[in-house]
Amino acid sequence: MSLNRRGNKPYRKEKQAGIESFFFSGGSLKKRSEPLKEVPLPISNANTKDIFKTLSGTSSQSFEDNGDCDLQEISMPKNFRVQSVPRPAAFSKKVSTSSISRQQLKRPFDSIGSYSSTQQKDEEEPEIVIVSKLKPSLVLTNHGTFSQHLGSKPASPAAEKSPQPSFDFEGLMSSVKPRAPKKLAIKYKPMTKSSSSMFQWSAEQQAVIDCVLDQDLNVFYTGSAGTGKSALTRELIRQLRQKHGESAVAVTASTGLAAVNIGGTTLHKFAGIGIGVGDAKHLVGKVLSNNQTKQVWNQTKVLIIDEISMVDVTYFEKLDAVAQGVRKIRKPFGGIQIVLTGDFYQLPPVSQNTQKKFCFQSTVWSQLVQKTVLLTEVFRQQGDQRLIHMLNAVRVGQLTPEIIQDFKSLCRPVVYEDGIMPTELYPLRHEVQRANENRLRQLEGFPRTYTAKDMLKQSQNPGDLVQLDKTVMAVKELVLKKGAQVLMLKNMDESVANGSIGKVMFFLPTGIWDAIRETLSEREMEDQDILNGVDCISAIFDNAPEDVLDSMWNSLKESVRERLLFHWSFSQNVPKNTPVYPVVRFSLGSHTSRSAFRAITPDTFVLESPGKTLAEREQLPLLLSWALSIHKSQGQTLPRVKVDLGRIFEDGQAYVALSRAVSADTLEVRNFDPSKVRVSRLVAEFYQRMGKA
Ligand SMILES: Nc1ncnc2c1ncn2[C@@H]1O[C@H](COP(=O)(O)OP(=O)(O)OP(=O)(O)O)[C@@H](O)[C@H]1O
Repeated sequence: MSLNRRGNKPYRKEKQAGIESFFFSGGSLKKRSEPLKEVPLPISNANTKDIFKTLSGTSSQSFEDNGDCDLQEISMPKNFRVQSVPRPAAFSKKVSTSSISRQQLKRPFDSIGSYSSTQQKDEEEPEIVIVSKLKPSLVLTNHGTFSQHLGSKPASPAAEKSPQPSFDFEGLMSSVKPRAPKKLAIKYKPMTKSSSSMFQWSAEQQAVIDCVLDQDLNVFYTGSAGTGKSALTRELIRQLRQKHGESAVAVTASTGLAAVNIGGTTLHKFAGIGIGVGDAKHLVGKVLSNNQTKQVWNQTKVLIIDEISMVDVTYFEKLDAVAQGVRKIRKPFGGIQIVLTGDFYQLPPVSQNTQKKFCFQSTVWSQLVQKTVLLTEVFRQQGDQRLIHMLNAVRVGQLTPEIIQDFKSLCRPVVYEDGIMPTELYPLRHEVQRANENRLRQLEGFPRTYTAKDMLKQSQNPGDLVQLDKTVMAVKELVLKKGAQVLMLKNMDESVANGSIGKVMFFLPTGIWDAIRETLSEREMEDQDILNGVDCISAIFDNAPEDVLDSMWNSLKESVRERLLFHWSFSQNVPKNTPVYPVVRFSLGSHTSRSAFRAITPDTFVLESPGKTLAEREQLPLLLSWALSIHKSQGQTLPRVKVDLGRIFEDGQAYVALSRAVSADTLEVRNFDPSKVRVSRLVAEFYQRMGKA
């Protein structure tokens, strides 16, 4: 092989199997006007599949170049560096220039560029260029061999400049081990909503913070739906942990869903007494016989209980007895500072006890609670005073003819221009399931089933898997189709968070999706022609017949074909068994037509008890969201909601359902009937006493 003027090896001229097909399967590319210099590159037999493996993230090891190639910088927008290896004249360039997010920066590869020829001569072999995001000096090409330092930390800038020993590309590829989907998933960062900078706390909220943090009181704070109880709880957790340390603050809620909402565990798991079967003496013995639970009770300085309205009075009294018995301190809850929150006008405990049911009926309550704070400022429906007024009337069961009329006037279809339908709320689980299945069935297209992976972690008890299934929101089997409406269950970034709703647009391997996103701006993604183009690419993964694919492709606008040619061609060579994930278009609110596209990969849902993870579920953090049960909706804010009150059976249920809405414009109410608005007399009296206190 001849050496070029620098004494390095020149480009390899022979064709490599499988490479050209992904450049020349359709459309045409423009010629590059200026001549390009020839530069040296090592040689490899890498084929498309190998490159795809790397691109799709089956490896996240860092790669480094061998310092042997001459890189020409093409463009450098903020946070983004596109470098490419020049090719001989008559080759054109397609390199993405879109800016990238911080999150994407974590991925191993930055951008894809390709050179391709309009004349398909052997020596004008097309080239793919993948630029490392972590290491801007790295360019991986189908012509190139690069060095790899498995598991090594990213090199310092100085190290990047210095030559590295060369490395065999095939060796590199063969050592890339497929990884579990979890590892491929974007790591969702916890939302910072609980951080003090997020909100200007109201005077009422601040009063709670002062009572808990400065005065160390046992506090119960309550208020109607949307008064910021959960937001405030998250802030208290943050500050209490700073004050006492993580392990001294027990964060619990009466239901699994409410616990997830504040990043805690269920009260049952914390307490270590199961559902509380047996008398107090027996339960104390049970805790004392388990070192871990005993330690948890002893190290807890503050116990937070959210959704206190659903804690049964008997259980509450047993908790107090256990705390005193285990800690051997004759004070309410053994001297632990208690922070209780919830709204008794919302869902009550599931209780057999007809005499006494709510924990405020207990003498323990009156001995324990030193300060009650009523939050009155409603944030959820801020800006819709009329709806706040109507909801307050439902909460206390005092409906006037005008209010009834106002609710009846909400019985009309609400049309959303972006096609995302409102979440439907039903009292009964089977109504929910039926509604979701019906909607899914109506969609054309190929159903894709995502089955959760459940694992016992620090537990030997198979019952914990049953508990996991009951507790976490992610379902065991998630069936999706293009067009399915979904609810996001995790906080992903500033735009897409737990509770965001969206629509499944495509199913794609994450690598292909990342490559597409780096080529297209947010605005371009809103363009229907572009969406048709991406849909065409995704049809490859639906195993659409070739003639169908070709006619779909040819029916696209030429500009779209040019824009997506690389991805289209590349996708055709992707192994058929490559996992695909839904790409969801999330609405950024009902008052804007803007949306955010995200590929959703599996995440982890855990069942915890104090200090340990009992079991884990790996599943896509999505739920079909045309319909939800009212019980599941408690604690959620739903930007668009349709409520069917036909089969309401519980006190507070109508109120919980209606109060998920953020405005009357986005609330549709079916079967409103004043008799469905049920309020517990005991609760009404409790709040009356509170008002007089
Ligand atoms: N001080 C504040 N300023 C602005 N927005 C706030 C404030 N406190 C809470 N919010 C917002 O108000 C909405 C409702 O808050 P949150 O869900 O905490 O209410 P809640 O009282 O727990 O409701 P529910 O009883 O229905 O569970 C959320 O979107 C929350 O982010």
